[in-house]
Amino acid sequence: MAFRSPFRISRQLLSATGVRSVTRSFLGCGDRRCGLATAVPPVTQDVTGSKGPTAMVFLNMGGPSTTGEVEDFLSRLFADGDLIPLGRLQSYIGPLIARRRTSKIQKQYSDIGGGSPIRKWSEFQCEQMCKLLDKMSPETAPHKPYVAFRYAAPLTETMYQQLFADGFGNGKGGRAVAFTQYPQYSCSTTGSSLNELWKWRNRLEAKGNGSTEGAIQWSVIDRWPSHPGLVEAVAQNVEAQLKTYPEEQRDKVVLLFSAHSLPMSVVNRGDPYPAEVAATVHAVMQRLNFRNPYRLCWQSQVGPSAWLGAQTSDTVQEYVKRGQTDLILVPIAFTSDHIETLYELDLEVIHEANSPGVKRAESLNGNPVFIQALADIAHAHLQKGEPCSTQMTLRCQGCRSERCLEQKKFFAGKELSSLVL
Ligand SMILES: C=CC1=C(C)c2cc3[nH]c(cc4nc(cc5[nH]c(cc1n2)c(C)c5CCC(=O)O)C(CCC(=O)O)=C4C)c(C)c3C=C
Ligand code: FES
Ligand SMILES: [Fe+2]
Repeated sequence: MAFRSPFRISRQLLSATGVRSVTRSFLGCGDRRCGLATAVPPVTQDVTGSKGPTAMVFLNMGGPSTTGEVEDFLSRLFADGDLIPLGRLQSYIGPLIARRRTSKIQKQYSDIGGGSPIRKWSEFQCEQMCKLLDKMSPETAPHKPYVAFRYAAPLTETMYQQLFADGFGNGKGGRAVAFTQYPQYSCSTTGSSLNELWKWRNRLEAKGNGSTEGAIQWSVIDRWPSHPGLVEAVAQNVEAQLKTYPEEQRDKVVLLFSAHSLPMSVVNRGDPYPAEVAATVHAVMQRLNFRNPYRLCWQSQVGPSAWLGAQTSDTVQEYVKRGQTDLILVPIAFTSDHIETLYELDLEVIHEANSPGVKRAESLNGNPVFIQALADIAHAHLQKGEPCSTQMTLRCQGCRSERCLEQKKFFAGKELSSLVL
């Protein structure tokens, strides 16, 4: 089975909720939006009336660009209590697990060409999207591209310093949009990136007296699971792969949508990700007129605790065993290639199926339909002028994290209802 963990953490450790004593906002200012609601002058006043420049910041997990970066990447990943809660000992246990796992994961990156392509694709997608936005939304132009990764370069802190260097914040104000590149929201992914952004914003922009005058005005695109442009881009990739089968077989090909799994502890805490992934799948199938039978399955579980299934590798094996040898795997929760597609799906699942009818739809990568979709999503957000989606203001029913609470208060910029608290 793919990705069985060699490390041994107790179930208790893995399921520990951890992170209960995280500090509250460093600001201590009375204004919950900490300056977001105050009118701040833009970075440069434009005589044409543009409200720009606007910083467009892509948030994602990142990946090691070379095998030499794998240990640092894994250390940050296992140190993240929003992803893998290990309690008070997180900062000791995390790096230990990372070190033990490094050589196995290095080998996987070396088998896919020596590193993760996520930085290359993220920078390309963001630059292209900004070019489109400059034409679509001259009133907020120029749009400047930035990438902030959670576990690899460029890290959130680096991106923030770059914003300062480019004339945003530091007393000069300016507008920045945090645009998650996870189409479906999970507190372990987008939530973690927002917590990190909130942390650095407080560290770098809060003055000693609690004043945040001239700080960057942030808004968030926090999810876009069923945006028609995303749906269209995925559907076109499925159609392209379907065309490689003889016409008379085509409608019988089973579509297996595959998303990164979540520990059941996270699902049961109330994480929105499984429902949003299902929404994407349904929208893609609707666009494809439900011509093919399909299933959603889950990949890449790590460690000994219970994860959401059915697992992708088991699903492929079982169908092939039963004679269903025409299958298209469709990555549905990540917008570029990474080890989960290039290694786990291509080199493990498809290779082990040993059947020429088992194939994979392309990842979105530099697909122009997808990049137009990103621009459409960003344009709608800029026009709407809302700080984040209404959905982001609701915490998971099982959430006990002060960090989540404070982060949501900051980005939503309004009092949350007592139901949420
Ligand atoms: C939507 C995508 C992802 C979700 C949700 C997600 C949750 C999640 N992941 C882990 C643990 C690990 N993930 C690792 C790598 C990894 N994860 C995703 C995406 C999601 N993770 C990607 C794209 C990658 C690969 C990055 C790349 O190739 O560029 C790893 C590291 C690899 C390994 O050691 O196996 C771990 C660990 C948890 C615990 C979790 C939900 C709580
Ligand atoms: S864990 Fe989901 S809001 Fe905190
Ligand atoms: Fe993951």
